Amino acid sequence: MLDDPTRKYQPFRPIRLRDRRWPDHTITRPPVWMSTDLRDGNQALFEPMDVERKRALYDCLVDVGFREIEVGFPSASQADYDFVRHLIDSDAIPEGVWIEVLTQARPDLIKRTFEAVAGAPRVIVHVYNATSPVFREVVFRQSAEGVQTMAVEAARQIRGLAAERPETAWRFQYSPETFSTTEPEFALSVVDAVTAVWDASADAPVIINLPATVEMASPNVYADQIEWMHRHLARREGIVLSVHPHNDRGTGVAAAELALMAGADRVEGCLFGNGERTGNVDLVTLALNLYTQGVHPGLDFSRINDVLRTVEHCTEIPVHPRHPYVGDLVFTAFSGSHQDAIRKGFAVQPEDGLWSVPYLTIDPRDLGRSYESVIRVNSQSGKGGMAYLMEQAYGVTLPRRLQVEFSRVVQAHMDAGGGEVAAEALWEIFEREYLRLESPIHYIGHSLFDAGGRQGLRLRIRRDGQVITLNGSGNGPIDALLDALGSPVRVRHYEEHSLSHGSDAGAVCFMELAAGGIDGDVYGVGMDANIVTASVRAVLSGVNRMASQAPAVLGNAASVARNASP
Ligand SMILES: CC(=O)SCCNC(=O)CCNC(=O)[C@H](O)C(C)(C)COP(=O)(O)OP(=O)(O)OC[C@H]1O[C@@H](n2cnc3c(N)ncnc32)[C@H](O)[C@@H]1OP(=O)(O)O
Ligand SMILES: CC(C)C(=O)C(=O)O
Repeated sequence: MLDDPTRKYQPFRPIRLRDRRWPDHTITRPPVWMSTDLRDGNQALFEPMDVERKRALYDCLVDVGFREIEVGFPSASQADYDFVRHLIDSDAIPEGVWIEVLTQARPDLIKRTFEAVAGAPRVIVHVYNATSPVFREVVFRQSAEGVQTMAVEAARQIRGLAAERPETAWRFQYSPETFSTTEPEFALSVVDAVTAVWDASADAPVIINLPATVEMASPNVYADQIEWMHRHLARREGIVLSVHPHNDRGTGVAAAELALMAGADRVEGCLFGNGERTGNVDLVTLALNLYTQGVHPGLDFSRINDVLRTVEHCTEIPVHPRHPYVGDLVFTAFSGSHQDAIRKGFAVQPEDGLWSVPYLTIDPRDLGRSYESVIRVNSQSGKGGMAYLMEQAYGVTLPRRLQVEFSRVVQAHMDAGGGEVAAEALWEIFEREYLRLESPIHYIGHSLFDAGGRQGLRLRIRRDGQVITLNGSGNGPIDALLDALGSPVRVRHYEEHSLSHGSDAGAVCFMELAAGGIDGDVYGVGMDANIVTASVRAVLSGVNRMASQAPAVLGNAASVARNASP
């Protein structure tokens, strides 16, 4: 890079609009949407779409609710011509849908364009020529008047050809390509001349599309340009004012939003921002940005993953995992404090109330996405995320202090080289730590009996390969179990709940235990169809976890010989 970039790059000179009004406006209704996926999107692919892929994307666009779809540049290639014919000949243009076709402002290409759309029910003919100084001087080698004449003559030709074909409903569209780098007065002059030829009026409006063919300035500059045109156009009431932002500076969506605030009525773009170079403006993001402000966009993305799959299949370009609303990771939190807030937000989110889950601008379910991937656990995660996964995937609600204890176990696993821990892996760690820990004491079974008005319990365990039977009595089964074990452990807290899903076991029991020689409390967990068995297992799980630090907790089970069954 240059030490002094001014030697190579000049700042964009913005339009002078001191009394701009757009900053005070908000967008309260959706624009008219025009998808150019099959034209601007298609012309930006390694390999342009074949008829099968174009048709799949076209059907998807119709399903989503687009009513204006630019289906190609039929004078440019036989493939585009054939696709337009395919739509018309196979009667694939539903009521209310307008196909749009692009042509340069050249007589032969305009003629061929009309041949391509013969017999179509509704067509928008879109003609363009570039208007900026560099195009006038370098590409067309024409004066400003010459370039304006090119547009006007094309407009005349289009009007004449359409009049000869009354069986089709026509709309006309003109784009001064490179509008955003054209002097505003000249762009206005060309557009006014074109709309005069087409006799644009409120009863017979035409579309004037003002592209940022290459995004060269910040979005506020584009908004000023659009507002200036909006306020100066001679036949504004006869114009559907359209914008066509590209995304060279990464601000295409912002440019479109500010342009709508500045007076635009219509937006052209592509799904997920496909298109030339860095893409056309992303219509999905724009539409869903509106939705999250309570404005229905008039496009339906309730099955956004299906739309994504179709677009990826047709364009053969993968959509980034962080792409707004649709990327694999955009509803995923790895970091602990985010997970904690999301989990708490979900817990209090009313089914039909205003959406207020922290960190999520939209309810993933509105887009047909699930909550499954919202919280994922790695080394950045805390107890909340793990607890959420255990609850969602296995129906196990961990008590708060167990969350803290278990998160240390999981953290140790990750520090030992683990990356992301999926729900299944988390469960595996949980099982290994709490449920399958059968050493030193291996539980075989127990039975309850009446011990002279107290609860009696007979416990059968295996210890070092020997089966041992221990008897005890108490106020209840746990008391009787501890008596049978002769263990000095104390039960600090005890919780049990039934499992809603994720396991065949009916209940899970969490036993918070304490014992001399052990720093702090230790959890044991038991699961079983029977709630007493679950609690017996929970005590033994905790005792086993404490045994290496404080062998005394094994009580009578510490000595095999004394208690071994015959
Ligand atoms: C910003 C955009 O996305 S605009 C759309 C771009 N899309 C496409 O170009 C689609 C594919 N294009 C094509 O197949 C071809 O370019 C065609 C068929 C349109 C034209 O092909 P050709 O006649 O061979 O010309 P070529 O491809 O070299 O394009 C350059 C010519 O187009 C002219 N041109 C460019 N834009 C326009 C316009 N809007 N109106 C009139 N002429 C134009 C140039 O002045 C140049 O003419 P010249 O050869 O007399 O100097
Ligand atoms: C033809 C026009 C609208 C275009 O695609 C552009 O300027 O990017």
